[in-house]
Amino acid sequence: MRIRILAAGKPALAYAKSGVEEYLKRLSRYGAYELEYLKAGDSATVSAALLERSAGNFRIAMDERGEVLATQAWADKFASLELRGEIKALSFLIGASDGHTPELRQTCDAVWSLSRLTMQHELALVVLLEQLYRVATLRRGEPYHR
Ligand SMILES: C[S@@+](CC[C@H](N)C(=O)[O-])C[C@H]1O[C@@H](n2cnc3c(N)ncnc32)[C@H](O)[C@@H]1O
Repeated sequence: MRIRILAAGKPALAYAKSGVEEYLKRLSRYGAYELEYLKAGDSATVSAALLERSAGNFRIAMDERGEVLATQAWADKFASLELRGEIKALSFLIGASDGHTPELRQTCDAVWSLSRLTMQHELALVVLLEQLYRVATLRRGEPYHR
């Protein structure tokens, strides 16, 4: 199962650029993780572009209003999605400064939160990548996740 991360706007902040680079490098040992950037813009334009680019995928909107899951629960959800053989790709959708539209949240298959805090979108991208890495190591029984 491919894992796609679709994010509005390339990171401009130095810490986010290096965090993204670091976790993508680590994730490359664990399968097909693809990070794609879309042009940043207003909420309606970005949400429409995110939905268009992720058509046919199992879509997970990343949003502070979503379901807050423990890392083990992420790993369990990944395992059960993989068992449903028809899902070829998961797409995690990160919005721009104004966030997702209500329509995007309703259209997605799931809405997950990284915490109840509202994060700047570049920080949310780094936290998402770190969690994907953590889940990958957990599923392999490696000691990164303790
Ligand atoms: C600055 S936030 C947008 C805040 C905006 N006020 C809203 O209503 O969503 C930009 C993006 O970062 C991501 N994000 C920020 N905090 C998050 C959190 N706690 N959990 C998951 N994603 C988050 C979401 O994808 C969000 O669309």
